Amino acid sequence: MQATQTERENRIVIPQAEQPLVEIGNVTKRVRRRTLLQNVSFTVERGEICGLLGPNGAGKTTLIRVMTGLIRPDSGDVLIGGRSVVRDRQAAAAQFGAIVESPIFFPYMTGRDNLDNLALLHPNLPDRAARRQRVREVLEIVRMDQRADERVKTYSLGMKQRLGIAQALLGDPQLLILDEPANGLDPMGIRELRELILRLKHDLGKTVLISSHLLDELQKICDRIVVIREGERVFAGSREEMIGDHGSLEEAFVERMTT
Ligand SMILES: Nc1ncnc2c1ncn2[C@@H]1O[C@H](COP(=O)(O)OP(=O)(O)OP(=O)(O)O)[C@@H](O)[C@H]1O
Repeated sequence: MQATQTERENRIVIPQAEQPLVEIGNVTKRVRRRTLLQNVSFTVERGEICGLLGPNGAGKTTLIRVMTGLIRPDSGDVLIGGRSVVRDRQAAAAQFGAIVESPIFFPYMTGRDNLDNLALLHPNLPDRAARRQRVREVLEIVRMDQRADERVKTYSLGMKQRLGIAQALLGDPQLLILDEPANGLDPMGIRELRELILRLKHDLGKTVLISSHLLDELQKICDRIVVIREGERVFAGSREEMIGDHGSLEEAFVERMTT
């Protein structure tokens, strides 16, 4: 039997313009008897840069692994662009690109060839010409076009991280999820990363969720802050709300961790 127009429309999840891009609802994750995440909820609006912070072992990577569908929560859900990562991972995955842990590339291949290879995984890049074109675009976005034809083994850590972001951009997702992308970078690398993330927001309208221990950096780029402590969300709000009258994100963070 043919579905009516209304029935067809009802089946399609149409993200509302005002709907947050990321909705994390009561996510709980246990491993054996340990609770790694306990009822974590927060939202991220489109076009925001959201910083995820918390002390070592707080549960940030675990939450990012749940968000990217690498592990399933015991309860709760993550919606990205209205699609459930738990129930409809493929549709949700089309909405985000991620660097979780260090991106892995073949060191003896060039940056461009690595990306060409990874572009094969993207259903929206069906033919070789489309893939090559998109690879050119993402290399330009991350300012790696001049070094794209050199082998990855000759790249600095900062260049590898930028190549990782280029990989995350291949499918032109709305959201980028970056787990500690500044780890191990020198001051120039950190600055280039900061400028890139701000360009992604301002020039391309991307939404970014970034975890980091570099509070000065997060203070410079984030609109929203989420703090996790011992698996629980202890703060979610604007950068200004978080800093309050503490003067800096670092002071505000230390205060929250010690009281
Ligand atoms: N598969 C697992 N089995 C048991 N415990 C785990 C597992 N994965 C993570 N943990 C524990 O869960 C806690 C949270 O880890 P997680 O890596 O999410 O923290 P994090 O906030 O990202 O820390 P860091 O800032 O050090 O990267 C840690 O105590 C970790 O040892």
